[in-house]
Amino acid sequence: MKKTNVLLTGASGTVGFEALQQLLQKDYFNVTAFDKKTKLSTEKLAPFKNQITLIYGDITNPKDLENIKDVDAVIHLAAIIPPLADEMPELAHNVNTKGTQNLIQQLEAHSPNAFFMYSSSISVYGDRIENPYIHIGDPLIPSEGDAYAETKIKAEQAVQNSQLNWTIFRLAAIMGNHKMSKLMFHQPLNTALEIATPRDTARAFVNAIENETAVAKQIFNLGGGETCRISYEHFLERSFAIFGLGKLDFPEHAFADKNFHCGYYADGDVLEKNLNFRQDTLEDFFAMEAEKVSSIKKMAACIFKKPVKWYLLKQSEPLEAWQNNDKKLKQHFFNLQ
Ligand SMILES: O=c1ccn([C@@H]2O[C@H](COP(=O)(O)OP(=O)(O)O[C@H]3O[C@H](CO)[C@H](O)[C@H](O)[C@H]3O)[C@@H](O)[C@H]2O)c(=O)[nH]1
Repeated sequence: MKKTNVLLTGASGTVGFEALQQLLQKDYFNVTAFDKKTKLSTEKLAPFKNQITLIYGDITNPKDLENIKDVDAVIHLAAIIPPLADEMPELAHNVNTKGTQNLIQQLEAHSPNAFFMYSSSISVYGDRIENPYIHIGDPLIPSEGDAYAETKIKAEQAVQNSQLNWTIFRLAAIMGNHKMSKLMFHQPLNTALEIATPRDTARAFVNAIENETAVAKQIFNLGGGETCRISYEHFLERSFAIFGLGKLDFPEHAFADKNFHCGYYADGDVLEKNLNFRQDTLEDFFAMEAEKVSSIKKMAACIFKKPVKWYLLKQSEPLEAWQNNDKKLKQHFFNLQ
């Protein structure tokens, strides 16, 4: 039987690395991994170099894509994600939108029958604090200044306009190896949060390869479902306890009131029915997080929790805006009277 040639972009990323390992568990896939050459990607992908075709390159440069040929299915995950996407919107546009267009062009020319699976994001729906139950047909209104969401919307359009067969998954909050950053304070504490673990997310893409007809030419919300829902405040409380950081005792105005994203996917079960990708619950996620924290690390965090929290709080842009009475930024982050 002819093997399916799968191209995986962003193979060393949080979702990509899970997808790579899952693809390699099946013997009917020939995997080509495309990624940017960095210290991290080289380290993570080196152990697989005998099992895959490895292409290092920059997706913004069409020349780097020239060796991509005879592909049957594509899992396209290479992207610049927040917070970098917000700090460097032009780079995000080049990689996320133009890079996706470049890849589509290469595939249209050399793999016109390829099935293109695109990873979009829940950020395209914008602020859903008032109305947290999200459906696929809801309007796409990114939050003010959310360059990342804009790049994902444009890339979605490029995918839909392509000559290829395609599917688009709008990923919920993917909780994985992402570092804590200033984004932590951009998200209002009363945000309705539905997570999906990287391995469940990757499984959806991998299972979609064999279920092309069921998901082709459609857009889906991809989340962990009811067992993966929690408020952001409770999520942080649980995470702080796991890391030994004690209570979530940040001052008023540390967290924004608005202009972020996330919510519950009211129609997320549709994708699950098609692809049967969910295995993890929130409890599994927290158990995995707890396993990552050694008792020594937890003890150190416990001893130094005050300076650690002080350091985190220093990164709160909402609090900074409030303290500086920066009218524009206050307006951006808070519901003012
Ligand atoms: O110019 C670039 C920038 C990044 N990458 C690669 O893209 C991947 C991005 O991985 P991250 O861990 O940063 O991203 P995530 O796996 O968390 O992101 C996934 O989920 C996001 C939504 O939550 C987006 O949909 C994104 O496309 C999808 O890969 C990495 O392999 C990175 O090397 C490139 O190939 N070229």
